Amino acid sequence: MAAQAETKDYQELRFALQRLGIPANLPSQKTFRITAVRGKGKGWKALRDIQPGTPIFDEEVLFWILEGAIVDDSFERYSGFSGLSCPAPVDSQHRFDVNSFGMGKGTSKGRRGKNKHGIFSQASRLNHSCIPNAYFAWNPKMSRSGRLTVYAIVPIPKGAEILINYRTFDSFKNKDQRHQDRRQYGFECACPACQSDSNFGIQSDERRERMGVLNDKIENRVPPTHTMESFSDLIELGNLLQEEGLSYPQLADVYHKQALWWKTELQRITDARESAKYKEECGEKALQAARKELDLDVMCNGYDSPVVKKTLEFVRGVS
Ligand SMILES: C[S@@+](CC[C@H](N)C(=O)[O-])C[C@H]1O[C@@H](n2cnc3c(N)ncnc32)[C@H](O)[C@@H]1O
Repeated sequence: MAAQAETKDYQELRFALQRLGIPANLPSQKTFRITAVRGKGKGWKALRDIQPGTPIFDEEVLFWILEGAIVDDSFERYSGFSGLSCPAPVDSQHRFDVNSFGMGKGTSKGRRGKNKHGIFSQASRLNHSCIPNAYFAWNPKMSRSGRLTVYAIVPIPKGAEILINYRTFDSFKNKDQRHQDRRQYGFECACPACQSDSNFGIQSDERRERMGVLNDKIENRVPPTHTMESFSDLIELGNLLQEEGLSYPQLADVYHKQALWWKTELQRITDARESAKYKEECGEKALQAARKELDLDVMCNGYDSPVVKKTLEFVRGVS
């Protein structure tokens, strides 16, 4: 039974890679360089056009700590750390806080479950955008074992800056709130969503506010209701995310919930006298939405990521 599931997952993954047409491994030629970026210190610039889903770079951790541990001066012995930028107040803890990446849960004895954060000397040179074109994935176990990989999530033209979102969970906040929450980084973001004097910037605030309302409605439905309204909320949220240029992880989450909606719909009508055609349609829609989630997961985390493994199980569950 387990072997059958594995074969099915393998086929699903192969189809996803075919659909996406993305390189599974790092390109042989270097795709970026770290250079001075006006007003931002250093940053990453694309050396060639980069297709979405391309693993741009991967890197081993320089060092990591468990959440809550103190970073004192002794860490300055790592030259890859002491050379990193730090806004005022300049000290080791602050330097760590503004340059570190989440690495999932730690498993050291007695401290199981605490989050790990680490320094990656080159990835720490990535600047922020509220509409990023790249995503970083920490891959603890699989083939790119113990490495952080940076993926292009939209087409990145040659010469463009490669940017990640420092705080994806802030995506439904307006520009003032985002700025406030990011103050430890000590910079004013000037991405299209943060420009108060452009149409896009003004609409962005309205869009994000509406997305926040929809997201709260979707998240806080207790008990979760299954109605046409809950379905149209999910569709509207998906459309707004795309208008805003946000794809990962927010859009993947919406596809996941759309798949669940169709699955619930199928269960709801199982005993009812609905047409066989509608039942088939529900099954197909559930699978389509789950595959869209899978495509985004593969594109942004790599085919060998534990995140993808989980989504493959989900796809199997709805098909
Ligand atoms: C993780 S570091 C990124 C690399 C850094 N620019 C450097 O020179 O090493 C974070 C710091 O980069 C700068 N930064 C990041 N994103 C920025 C942006 N969108 N605009 C201006 N500065 C930014 C801020 O000084 C922030 O504290």
